[in-house]
Amino acid sequence: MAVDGIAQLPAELLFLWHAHRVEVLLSAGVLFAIVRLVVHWRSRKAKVALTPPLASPVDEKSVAVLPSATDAKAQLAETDHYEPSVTAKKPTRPKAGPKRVTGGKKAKSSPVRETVPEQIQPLVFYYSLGGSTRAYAERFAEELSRQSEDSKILSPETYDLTELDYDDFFISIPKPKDDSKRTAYFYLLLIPSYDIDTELSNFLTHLQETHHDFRIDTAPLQQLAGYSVFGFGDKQDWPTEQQGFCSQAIEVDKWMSKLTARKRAFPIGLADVKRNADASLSEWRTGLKSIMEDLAEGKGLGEGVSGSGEAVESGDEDEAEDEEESDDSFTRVQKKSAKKSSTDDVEDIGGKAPIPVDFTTTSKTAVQSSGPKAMVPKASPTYGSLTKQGYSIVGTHSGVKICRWTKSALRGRGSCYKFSFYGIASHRCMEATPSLSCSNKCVFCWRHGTNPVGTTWRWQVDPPGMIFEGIKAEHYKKIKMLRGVPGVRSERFAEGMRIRHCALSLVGEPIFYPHINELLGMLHKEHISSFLVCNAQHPDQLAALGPVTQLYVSIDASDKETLRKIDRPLHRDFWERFMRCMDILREKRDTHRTVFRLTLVKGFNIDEEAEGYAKLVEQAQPSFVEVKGVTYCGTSTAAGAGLTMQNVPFYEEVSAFVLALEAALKRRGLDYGIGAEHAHSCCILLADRSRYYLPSGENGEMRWHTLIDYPKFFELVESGKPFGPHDYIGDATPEWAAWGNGGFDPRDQRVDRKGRPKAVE
Ligand SMILES: Cc1cc2nc3c(=O)[nH]c(=O)nc-3n(C[C@H](O)[C@H](O)[C@H](O)COP(=O)(O)O)c2cc1C
Ligand code: SF4
Repeated sequence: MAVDGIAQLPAELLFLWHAHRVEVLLSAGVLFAIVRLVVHWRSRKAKVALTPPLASPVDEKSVAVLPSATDAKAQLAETDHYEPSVTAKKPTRPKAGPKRVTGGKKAKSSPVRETVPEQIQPLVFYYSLGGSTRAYAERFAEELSRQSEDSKILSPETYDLTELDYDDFFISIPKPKDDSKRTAYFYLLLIPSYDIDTELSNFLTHLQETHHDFRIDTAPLQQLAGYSVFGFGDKQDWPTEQQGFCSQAIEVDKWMSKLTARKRAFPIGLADVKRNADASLSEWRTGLKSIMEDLAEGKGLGEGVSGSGEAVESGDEDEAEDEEESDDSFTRVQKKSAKKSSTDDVEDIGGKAPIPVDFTTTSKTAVQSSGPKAMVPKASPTYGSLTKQGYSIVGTHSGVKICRWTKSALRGRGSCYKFSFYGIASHRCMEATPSLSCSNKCVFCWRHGTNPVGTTWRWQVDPPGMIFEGIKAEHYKKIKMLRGVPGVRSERFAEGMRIRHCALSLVGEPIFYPHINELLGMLHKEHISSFLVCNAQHPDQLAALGPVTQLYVSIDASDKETLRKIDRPLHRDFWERFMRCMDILREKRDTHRTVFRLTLVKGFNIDEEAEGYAKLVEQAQPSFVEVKGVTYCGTSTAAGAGLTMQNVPFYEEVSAFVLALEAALKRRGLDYGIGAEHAHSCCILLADRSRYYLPSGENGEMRWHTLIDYPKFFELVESGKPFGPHDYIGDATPEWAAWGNGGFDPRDQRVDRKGRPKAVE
């Protein structure tokens, strides 16, 4: 039976095929199609996944999905290219690479909370190829450590930059070893310079890259208490900074300023290893120690002086500087009027300081109550306005302000014309006034609406001792605040901390102050020279004036009508007062070094006026005539008086006027000649040839002698005997200040908008 069944199977299968072949063929076809479709779809997906994005040749690297945004940033720091991936993986430690980065980029606006440190830990970093900087650094650390005994300044730790992992100190700040006290680090970097490739070049690249690295904060070292750089260089082969002197130290200082968000605690020190390195380094160390002590006492670093220019960074700073130091007064005026700056130095306008707001209108209570009141009460708008402009008000009627030339000189960018003419270094000069009030309202005054006016002293009188101590303290405070300003030189900063000159000309009328002679006596006692500027409206006070190193009278016109138009005096008898002052000046010819200060306003007091001025010179016979082009302030008062930028003379016009005046004086038999010039501030000096053109040096060559012998002046004052201006004439005027040479000290550096050296014309 079984054999029969098997024999029938093919026939049955054949029967089944014939009965269902259509269904079978259809099912097979559908199944085949499904399989093909699945295979096709799967192969396409695999292809897409393997194709890298166009133009993005990245490493195939699996990246972990991180649990939080912070972790994601940490991951960002570890990979060059962060993209979220579906492949979950445990985060891995960063591989050892050229640069390890920790921490994410913080928002610029996030303020860093400053805590007052309990102690300061100085870290001394140095680089040395030849070994000399190493020796300096070790000695420096030893001395600092000795100086810091029993103080809140810890013994310094010293590090050789070549043995450091930069990342440990220059991407983030290390954790203090002793956490029990709030310890703040203070970085001190002693850097030589090499114009060849050394490890120092790598260090600089590291600092630069860290600042520019988009993954980290641009200022990751801002938690430092402060930093300062000291450079060693060789002036013999690299004589100036432009020629490479200490170039790498200057670079380090620049990047450190950026990385610390301007925590430069003390100006960069630069020393010539062949000349003054030890002395400069020890001066730098002394300055630093005092700053660290201030920091440990919670006094902070200071933020720059308001009104004296922002403590802006290199790059930006030059632009700001250029705004102020443009070449000719005309450009300066244009820029200033566009900025509507009200913070300029009154020196720019010839020392006149008039004022349209009467003090009595600013405080009702002062008028109502009995007894003399404060000239500038703290609550008055006048006080607010002056302090906003950068003045420090001392007592009730005195003021002091840092002059822009002081800042310029601290940075080695030139002093004002008084350096070229009389040897006054601007960084050692204090600009102050014992009377913020004035009796004129000159059209070109920058202070419109900011200081009180009056014809008589009707206010409370502060004692001279209080004024003297107050102005000095405020001046020093402001100088100290400039120590972090980019480019400030440590040796000039140290010199700036000893006032040598005082210009009593800031704003207001200094001679108005009833105790002016006592105040002058105090200045001289401390060997501070005095330059006093008055407006020729107070003859009695002028007549009673005691010794002054140099006495100025502002001469803004040569006839009554022009004087009324320009100075807009409050006194009705202003011309009589003016004339009396001319006679008093003549009487003082042999006791005081007197100066006429002429401020030229084109269209007002230049044209055809040389003769008129010559007449006044003949009457008063001053030692010198300083001629300066006006700087236009762009106020509505000035505009109301018909003053526009067209009234600002060019230097050539000022020069032409001076030559005309010289000729007019000659015609009157007066022998005045051009003793010096300072083209940069549009100022030329005429001097009495009979008194100041003298034989000089061993060969007795005739030279101008406009400089002042300051030590001799103090000696004469202290002798108590009568003396005259001829007794303290100084050395010959420097050649670079002579007529035709421009008057810019070649040892200083003029810079352009970008901080590049600028040729001195
Ligand atoms: C090859 C070489 C290049 C130098 N380049 C500069 C330079 O560009 N600017 C500079 O002020 N001094 C330069 N110097 C002087 C050194 O900065 C100076 O001698 C310094 O004290 C060296 O310090 P060190 O002995 O610690 O390496 C250079 C010295 C050498 C030997
Ligand atoms: S004399 Fe002194 S106050 Fe006057 S501009 Fe020069 S530095 Fe400034």
